Amino acid sequence: MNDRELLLQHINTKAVVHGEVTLSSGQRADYYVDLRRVTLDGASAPLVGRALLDATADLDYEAAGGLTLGADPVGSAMSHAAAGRGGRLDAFIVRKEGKAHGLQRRIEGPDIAGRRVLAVEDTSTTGGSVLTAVEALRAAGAEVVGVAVIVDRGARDAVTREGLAYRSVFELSELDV
Ligand SMILES: O=P(O)(O)OC[C@H]1O[C@H](OP(=O)(O)OP(=O)(O)O)[C@H](O)[C@@H]1O
Ligand SMILES: O=C(O)c1cc(=O)[nH]c(=O)[nH]1
Repeated sequence: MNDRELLLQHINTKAVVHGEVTLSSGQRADYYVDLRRVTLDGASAPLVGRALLDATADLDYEAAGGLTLGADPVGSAMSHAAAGRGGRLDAFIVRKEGKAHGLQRRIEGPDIAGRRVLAVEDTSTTGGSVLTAVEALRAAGAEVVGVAVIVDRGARDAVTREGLAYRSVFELSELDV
């Protein structure tokens, strides 16, 4: 079984939760994909990193990250996976709001100004969260080459409308939801 096939098994057994939930956008749904149970799982996280590197192999970027919190372990997993393959990829975290003390940075990690970056998410439904990250990255002087998610829950049109490449490891239809 390859990384992608194995990751799908992990998502279906660990992350898919049935039951009524309110989503980030305020929409109601009768299932949830709690990918934190995968991205923070010691056996699954390496698969996440490698599967996302594979899904974005046609894109050229030097750093990956997104809006905290769901995106945080995704960027880190990709960075570790890249190192495991003998490469180099920085990670970053976009705060939901800038902070008023310390260095007052909205984007944490190595500087991304003037660099090619990939905005990532665990899952994207309306695209609102990842596009908030894209806006912050552009304001900080980064060149956003695209968006990548583990599971696409419907954000493809919203992201591509912004002129961004969009890659997802899985479509919702592939999951046991
Ligand atoms: O495409 P969207 O409609 O924006 O929905 C997807 C977002 O929802 C979840 O995060 P959540 O807002 O629950 O916040 P968290 O990462 O801080 O837990 C998920 O991690 C995405 O960031
Ligand atoms: O839209 C969301 O908020 C959302 C959906 C989902 O399946 N998983 C998640 O973490 N967030």
